Amino acid sequence: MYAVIEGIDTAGKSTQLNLLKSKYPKAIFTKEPGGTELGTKLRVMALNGEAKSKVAEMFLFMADRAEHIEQVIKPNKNNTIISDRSIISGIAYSTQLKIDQLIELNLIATDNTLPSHVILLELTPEELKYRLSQKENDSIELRGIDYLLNIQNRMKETIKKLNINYIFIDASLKIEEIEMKIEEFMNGK
Ligand SMILES: Nc1ncnc2c1ncn2[C@@H]1O[C@H](COP(=O)(O)OP(=O)(O)O)[C@@H](O)[C@H]1O
Ligand SMILES: Cc1cn([C@H]2C[C@H](O)[C@@H](COP(=O)(O)OP(=O)(O)O)O2)c(=O)[nH]c1=O
Repeated sequence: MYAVIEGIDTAGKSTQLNLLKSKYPKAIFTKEPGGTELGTKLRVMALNGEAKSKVAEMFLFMADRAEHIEQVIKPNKNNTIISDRSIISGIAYSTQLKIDQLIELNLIATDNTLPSHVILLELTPEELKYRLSQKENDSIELRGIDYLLNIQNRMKETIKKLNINYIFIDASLKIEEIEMKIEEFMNGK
């Protein structure tokens, strides 16, 4: 199983991943960007806003993704892999290009490997506003609420277009309710 937790910033991905870690002690927990040695360097460059060109920034994330697939996902294809973000974020956050074009590019990066389970935590505008007000924001999060809601829509569109097995969960539910829905989905219920 290659399961991924997706959602815009503050959707609750880390919270749920921490719970999954105790439930799946043998699973491989990984993330994009930054799941490999090269990826940790690319992550710093991408998140510090070092690239002046949006296209350059996209390729930093895509280089991270290619390395991650090769080094982490493919060698563990017979294990349970649970990843914080994936190709879905890659496509959704690259707002300068069309989704269909991005699917082609990203499938090159992943050598056509796709997640088997996508869990999308979906925020309402009100909840997003509240959660962003509670934290210090990095350069991507500082782009604002409308920007992030557009990304969230692009995530949903991408998931549907890729025709992957998915669940959309209301991120404003209680932490334990979300946890239960994720467990049911991963167990195929
Ligand atoms: N279901 C929830 N209800 C209310 N607050 C939540 C919920 N899940 C997470 N949070 C809070 O929202 C903030 C962002 O959560 P986090 O797990 O760090 O999100 P992400 O990893 O997606 O950025 C944290 O302060 C966290 O405690
Ligand atoms: C995977 C990916 C993430 N991102 C963005 C989403 C996030 O704002 C940021 C890094 O995600 P994340 O690791 O979730 O950041 P944090 O742990 O600080 O919450 O990079 C892209 O712009 N493109 C991508 O391809």
